[in-house]
Amino acid sequence: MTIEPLISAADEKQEVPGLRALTQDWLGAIGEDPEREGLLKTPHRVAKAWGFLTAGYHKSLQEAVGDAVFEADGSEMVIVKDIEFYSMCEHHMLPFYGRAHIAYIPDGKILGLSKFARIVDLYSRRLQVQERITTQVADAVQELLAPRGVAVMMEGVHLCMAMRGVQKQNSSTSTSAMRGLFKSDARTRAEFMSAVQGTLRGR
Ligand SMILES: Nc1nc2c(ncn2[C@@H]2O[C@H](COP(=O)(O)OP(=O)(O)OP(=O)(O)O)[C@@H](O)[C@H]2O)c(=O)[nH]1
Ligand SMILES: [Zn+2]
Repeated sequence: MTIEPLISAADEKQEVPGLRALTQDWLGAIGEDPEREGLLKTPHRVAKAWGFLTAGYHKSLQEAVGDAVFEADGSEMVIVKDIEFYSMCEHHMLPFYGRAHIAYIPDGKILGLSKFARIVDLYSRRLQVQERITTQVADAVQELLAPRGVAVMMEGVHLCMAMRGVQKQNSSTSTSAMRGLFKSDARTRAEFMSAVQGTLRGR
């Protein structure tokens, strides 16, 4: 079957090549009629949505942060809290989402605050497990700033555990990655943990 182009050139930038045809097959496989009115544009929408949801594959860390690494004095802890993230689990390709908290102790270099959110998006917009995003974010901050320490904590709700499988609606998962002083010094780690404590569900 031929698939007519339904999109403008501007939209095409985001569309995953080949995903329209696969989505049509998918719709057929689950017993749907891809030709019915409500589904006609769905393959296009899905290809575009997945372009966005997996944009992290096509961006480098350098592109995500640009030139926003600055020289600065001071070695006090910086904490950016409650950065929301949305990702897709690599086991079921279902969403998981929540908040990320990032702290670091500078050693001559600081990062533009918005870039922490950009780093979280860079690694979330892929097929992932929460542990790997957490580690990748910590390693990225370490690589960019070579700070005295980095801490990342993520709290996530996994729809593959809620809407199918074990069907646990109220569970959330916390993952953390500690580098430098946050790993070696219990007080530094405790300061971070108390600043970000509380769960997604409990606030
Ligand atoms: N560690 C980790 N596990 C995850 C994450 N997202 C989903 N999972 C788990 O991946 C596992 C895959 O388990 P399998 O037994 O291979 O798959 P399944 O038969 O669909 O498992 P159930 O979900 O228990 O029905 C499940 O336990 C999921 O809860 C994640 O971010 N981190
Ligand atoms: Zn899953």
